[in-house]
Amino acid sequence: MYDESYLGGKEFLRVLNELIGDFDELLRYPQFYCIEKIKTIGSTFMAASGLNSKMREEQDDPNEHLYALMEFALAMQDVIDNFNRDLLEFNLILRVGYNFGDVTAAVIGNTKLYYDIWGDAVNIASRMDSTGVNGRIQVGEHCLSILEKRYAFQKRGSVYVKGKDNMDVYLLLRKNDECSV
Ligand SMILES: Nc1ncnc2c1ncn2[C@@H]1O[C@H](COP(=O)(O)OP(=O)(O)OP(=O)(O)O)[C@@H](O)[C@H]1O
Repeated sequence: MYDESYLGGKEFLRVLNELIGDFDELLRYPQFYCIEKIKTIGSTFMAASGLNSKMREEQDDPNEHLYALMEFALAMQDVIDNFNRDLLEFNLILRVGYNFGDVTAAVIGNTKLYYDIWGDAVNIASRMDSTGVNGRIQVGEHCLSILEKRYAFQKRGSVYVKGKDNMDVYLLLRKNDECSV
């Protein structure tokens, strides 16, 4: 990207803040109501979808929140593309790790409350990101059973995931034709 310590880190913070602000804005769109921003970790934006079981029950398709999360990742990519187009000196790169599964969600702490999510599914999502490919969205094989209905993937191979040994992983190629508008 560029030097994070330039101008004592101020410039990095300004750009990151603008970018995260744009990602936050996306969450106001009705199609992303099921998505929660959990937190930012360094320059990582962590979001989860379908945490509200009542909202999930009201969906036409029980997996709609999983598709919404993939759409959110694609919308984030558009934000990055626009950013790079508008500010020619930048060439920001987004790397996305995607996963789904059961999570434990809770507010933790007594006086300093903090909402977070935990579980194997969260760890794997994090690993899909950390072992991922710049500019691409990486998912584990088990995600295909649901996502392939709307998206096409290319097999990347197998990556070592701590606690899981090797996992077969796939990179998003495109949306399936019948779903593209
Ligand atoms: N709620 C969360 N918020 C932020 N990061 C998370 C969360 N849950 C899991 N992770 C991240 O997912 C990754 C995988 O977790 P895992 O339990 O497999 O390994 P770990 O022993 O914590 O690994 P590490 O050596 O990377 O700290 C970790 O880097 C962890 O920080």
